[in-house]
Amino acid sequence: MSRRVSVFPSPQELGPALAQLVAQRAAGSGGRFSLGLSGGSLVALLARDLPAALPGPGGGGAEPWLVAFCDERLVPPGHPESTSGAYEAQLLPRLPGPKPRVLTVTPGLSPHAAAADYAAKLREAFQGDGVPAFDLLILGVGPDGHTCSLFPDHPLLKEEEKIVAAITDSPKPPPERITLTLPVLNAARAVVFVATGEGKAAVLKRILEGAEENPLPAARVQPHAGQLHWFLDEAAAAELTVPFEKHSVL
Ligand SMILES: O=C1O[C@H](COP(=O)(O)O)[C@@H](O)[C@H](O)[C@H]1O
Repeated sequence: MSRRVSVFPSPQELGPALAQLVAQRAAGSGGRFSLGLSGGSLVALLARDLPAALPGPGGGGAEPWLVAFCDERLVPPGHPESTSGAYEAQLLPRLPGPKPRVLTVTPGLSPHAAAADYAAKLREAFQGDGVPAFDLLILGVGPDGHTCSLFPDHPLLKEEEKIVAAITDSPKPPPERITLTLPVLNAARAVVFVATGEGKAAVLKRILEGAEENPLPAARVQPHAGQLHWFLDEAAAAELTVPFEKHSVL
């Protein structure tokens, strides 16, 4: 696994660079492009910068894309906390050209049924993969080191069989969620973490420089055969002493 850390002055420079990376990966996939999206602050970043980075309607847009969600908060349709709802409101209608295939979580199911149902959708979409291998996963990280809905010290960190798991005691509301598991995160061809703001600085030092006995969830993401790329702004990178690539212009 190769790891890169790129640091941008602010989210204003980071967003277009992230969008370029997504567009390049999609163009280079040579066919279907499978993309896993996280929620939280990432939604607005992608909504602002991704549409302009993609070829216009004549260029095929995002048609050959398969979009799935790295985690989903189990809330009623239309609820502001819904990750797919946020993407449907902010990003998906703004993508140029034909729309991608989007795998959403079936509403109204119990957490365990929703996880099993979403796992079945992924298995159908990734036939032939023992574990679904996404072309690109874009992950966030919380100030506690969580990623997707995998939280520090939670038993789900030990999950080895399921590709999607339910959580009913998320320490960050809402409590009921489903999440991709570490085997899926580590089977991806490429993983990009995005973290901005001073509130992430301390945890990023632990994740990127610590060698902890019980690593934080985000530190456990180390794609077996893929690339790992961290996109940070200067505020989030403030405590790092490891070498990183500093980007100053768009
Ligand atoms: O709850 C969640 O938090 C993480 C991090 O979100 P951020 O707003 O701090 O960037 C996010 O990646 C995850 O998808 C979400 O469910």
